[in-house]
Amino acid sequence: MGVGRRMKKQGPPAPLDESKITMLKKRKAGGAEAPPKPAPAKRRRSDADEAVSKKEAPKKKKVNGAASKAESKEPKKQPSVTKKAVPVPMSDDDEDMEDDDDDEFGDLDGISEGSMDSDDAVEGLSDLEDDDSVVDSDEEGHARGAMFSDDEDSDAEERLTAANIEGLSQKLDAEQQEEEEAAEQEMQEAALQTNIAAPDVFADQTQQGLAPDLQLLRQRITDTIRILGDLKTLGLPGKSRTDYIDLLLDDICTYYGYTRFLAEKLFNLFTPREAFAFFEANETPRPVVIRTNTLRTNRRSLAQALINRGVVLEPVGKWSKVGLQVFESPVPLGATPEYLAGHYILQAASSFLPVMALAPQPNERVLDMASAPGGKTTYMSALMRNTGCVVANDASKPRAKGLIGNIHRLGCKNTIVTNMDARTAFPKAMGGFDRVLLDAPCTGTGVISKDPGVKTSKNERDFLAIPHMQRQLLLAAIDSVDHASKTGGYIVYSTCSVTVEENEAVVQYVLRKRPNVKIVDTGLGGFGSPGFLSYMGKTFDPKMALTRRYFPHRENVDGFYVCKLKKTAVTPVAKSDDTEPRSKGPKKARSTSSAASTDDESIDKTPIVDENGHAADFEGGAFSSFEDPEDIERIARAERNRLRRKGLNPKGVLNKPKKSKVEVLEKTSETTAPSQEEETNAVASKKTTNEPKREKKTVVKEDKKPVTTEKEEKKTAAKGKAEKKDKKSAKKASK
Ligand SMILES: C[S@@+](CC[C@H](N)C(=O)[O-])C[C@H]1O[C@@H](n2cnc3c(N)ncnc32)[C@H](O)[C@@H]1O
Repeated sequence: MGVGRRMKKQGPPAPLDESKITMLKKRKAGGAEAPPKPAPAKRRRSDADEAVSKKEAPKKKKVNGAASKAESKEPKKQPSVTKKAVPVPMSDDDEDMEDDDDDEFGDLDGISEGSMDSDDAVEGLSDLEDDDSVVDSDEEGHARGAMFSDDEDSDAEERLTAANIEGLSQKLDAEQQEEEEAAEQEMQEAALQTNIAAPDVFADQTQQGLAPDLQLLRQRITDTIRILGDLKTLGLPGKSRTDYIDLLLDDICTYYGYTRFLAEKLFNLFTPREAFAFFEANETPRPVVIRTNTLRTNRRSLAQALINRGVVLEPVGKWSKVGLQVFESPVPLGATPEYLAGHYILQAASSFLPVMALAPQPNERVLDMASAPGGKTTYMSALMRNTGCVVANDASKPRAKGLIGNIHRLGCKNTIVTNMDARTAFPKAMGGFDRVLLDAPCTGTGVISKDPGVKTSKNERDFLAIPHMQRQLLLAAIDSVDHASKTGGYIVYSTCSVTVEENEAVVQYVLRKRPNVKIVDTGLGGFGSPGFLSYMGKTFDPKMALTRRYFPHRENVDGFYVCKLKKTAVTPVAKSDDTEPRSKGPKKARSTSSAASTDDESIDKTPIVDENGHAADFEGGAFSSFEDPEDIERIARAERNRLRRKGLNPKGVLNKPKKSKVEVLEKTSETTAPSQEEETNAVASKKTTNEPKREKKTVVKEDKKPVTTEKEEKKTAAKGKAEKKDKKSAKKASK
């Protein structure tokens, strides 16, 4: 099923170790690689392809770690190996398994699913694929030497993580630098050989109407990057940096198949050279990784069972006790007896990371706000050894079904599944959690290799509406945590997107709205890169450097972002003019004194001053709320475009008399709740049309005049009172 599909789509990936991370650079330096096809579309392999790949499998095995070891001893003796009994699923409370669990706590396991693919695929959850905001990431890095050594489960190895990752990261940095220097030197030599300062990259721009010659295009991309690296010396007179960047972006769009809008957005995150490496990496799939389900087995037994089936694999690295990188498999990974028995789950390496950062403890109460298809939920459940309680929520019913399937298959018995819009449901329905994971719906710019559709499907509007939803969700996540939790009080925010709007800007926003949280170290060591401290003239909280970014071209994992927050106090009571997440009046989910404190939680819109008193500097501009005139105009423009796309005249629709709008609302209120997408779409239109916020609650009398309900009147009176109160306290304060 899904997994099988995925395996067939790619050959054996290079190991995830250090050498792998420098692979791209080597390629670049070597320059001998055939240019990748532009914007490769997802395609299914034909049966013939599959047959060929199966035939090739044995050859490839010899190259790989675990299997190659086995083969070197007994080449071609697979049959005798397969006589071994397939491991029977262990009971959930098997003590051995729990021992293995221990390993995980200290470790940096690894994968994070920015998106949710791998496992979705395995599960054959095709019905879930309609949600294009979800993405998985794969990953892995690892030291080949450390196969399944006898002391694999030893304490020493358990505790390795942060330190090891840091060491590995430094090593990688050094190697990367070396590679860059070599590449630079090679470029300079190439320039010398051609005996020209630089080619005139503008010369051949006029081949109108002809299909682009990809090889020439690629050459021009590298030439332009080289010129941009030393514009003074290599640039043509009369041509500015902007001219070259313009040309480069055009070429990138043609070569890789991005819209100009997205290419520019991603390009701006890097230097031109690194941007090229990023776009290149998006053309290559990340390694296939599976996570051992320690509720049912341990990694050693699982590896042995799969090796016996001819699967070529090895541990993803010392940072994880549960991850296995699969190089080749003669059987679909989503249909092995081990898979069906819940011994493993296909999970991108990057998707381990948020769970490792959250580090849920046994007996805690944990919320996974956007959890389907459950890669992270089930990992949390395993880390908690099936104790305590994991509330796994997802707004999508079809996706929630897949989530339930995974929870059952993996034997998670401490998990409750809910199907609610987390923006409004938490902490109203439940609050007071020890930890909350928000693996937010996102644009998926970190997982383009899995979903090339992102290259053309994401537009300006998505980058307004999705971050808006992410902000609402993160505020709700914060309000759902018990700051007084003895063991926790943490929130982890993650996305499988690399844009600043969806990551640092969202975190910055909540820091401003919630002075009662602070950024803390993720515990993921030096693995990954620090979050941005500034971007496009905006400055972020200095602690933003503690958040982690992961990139396909740097760590060979899906693009991912992880931020860990600690809640230090109850959220201040909202002011009367609050319009944000409907999270007032949370109900107690359990009757502990600490949970009771959440009763007072609601949205606070007072300007936030952080520990350093920098608040005012952090907010504003493109990353502040949507109340700025600039944003409002952009939203309005997006709305007009949306209507035009639907074939409607924006002027006609937006200027419609209110009366008819009320009628429409009346009608729609009879239908079921809006879909998630509709709600997202509504963000822009609400702002544009300045509809009264509670218009949906109006009723239409026979004369069609909207009349407020009794409830509404009470609320208005309460609002008036609260406003008076605010004014009084403001006066007091000014005195
Ligand atoms: C990135 S995916 C989560 C992947 C999941 N954490 C995992 O590891 O398997 C984002 C999920 O958010 C869900 N979602 C989107 N909007 C939501 C909302 N308002 N409330 C709750 N879930 C939402 C989507 O249905 C999607 O399943």
